Amino acid sequence: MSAIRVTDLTKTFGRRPALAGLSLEIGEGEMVALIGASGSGKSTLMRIVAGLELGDQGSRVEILGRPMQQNGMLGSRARELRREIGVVFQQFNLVARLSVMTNVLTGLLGRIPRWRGTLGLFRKAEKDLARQALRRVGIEATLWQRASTLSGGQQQRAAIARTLVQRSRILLADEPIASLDPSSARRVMDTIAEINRLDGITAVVSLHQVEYARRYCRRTIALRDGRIVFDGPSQALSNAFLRELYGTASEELILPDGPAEPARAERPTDRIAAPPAVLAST
Ligand SMILES: Nc1ncnc2c1ncn2[C@@H]1O[C@H](COP(=O)(O)OP(=O)(O)OP(=O)(O)O)[C@@H](O)[C@H]1O
Repeated sequence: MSAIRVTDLTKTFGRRPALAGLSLEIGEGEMVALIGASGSGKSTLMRIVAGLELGDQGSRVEILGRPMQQNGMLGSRARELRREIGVVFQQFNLVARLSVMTNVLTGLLGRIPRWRGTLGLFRKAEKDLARQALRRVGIEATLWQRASTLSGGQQQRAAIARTLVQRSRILLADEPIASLDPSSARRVMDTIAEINRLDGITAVVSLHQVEYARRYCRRTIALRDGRIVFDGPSQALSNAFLRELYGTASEELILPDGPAEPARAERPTDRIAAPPAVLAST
């Protein structure tokens, strides 16, 4: 079954199409990079897939085989489906004044009675779950710290821990490493890759720099002006090919000191078969 199926997705803000008739399918357990220059539509696509925004008439989004939205309206089971999707944004979206523990426990809010969530009445088993999730992402020691005292990379990992507590089957990470230094960025990508590999959680990660896509994701979907211009093995994305796809805008996708050609992927145990390359006409 596909985790995400998007068909003829169009989204227009005012007169300008942010997404222009885009279709894609992502299988359960895949880890896919979404790349594209600024304004190419990555965040809009992520928000629509997460059910946080509506596509236009004629668009359809299915999550785990069930309709999340169609023709600009949410499906009847959208609320339930949203629970299956954990979202991590560039700007961490933690509540700064609350403890890391409480932030992670908010991942349970869709799954427990509203009154308990509102009053912050979490059970011991739930707190144990949050602690376990923080251990998984390597920051258990920060449990009782205020979220605002964490580094950017730690905050991002706390946001990932929250999606683990939520028990979502799909993780959408929208530029999760854009504000981080290279070593924190690697740690966050390692964490996402690990939960993808060990828990089978489908991960879609939007990235500004193709180097991380080559390194962590077998498959990359590249957007330009709201259309898919490449969908295939990340290893095919050499710098020369990126220049072909994006022209001068390719500069923002290439690390200045990165290699010109893709290095071998670092994930020897990746069990997801690479999809066939599809080059859309540009
Ligand atoms: N709420 C909105 N209102 C109006 N226009 C919007 C809105 N959200 C996005 N857009 C426009 O849609 C297009 C795609 O934006 P989007 O944020 O999805 O791109 P992106 O690839 O995520 O860019 P970046 O890498 O800079 O975050 C842009 O032209 C943007 O200005």
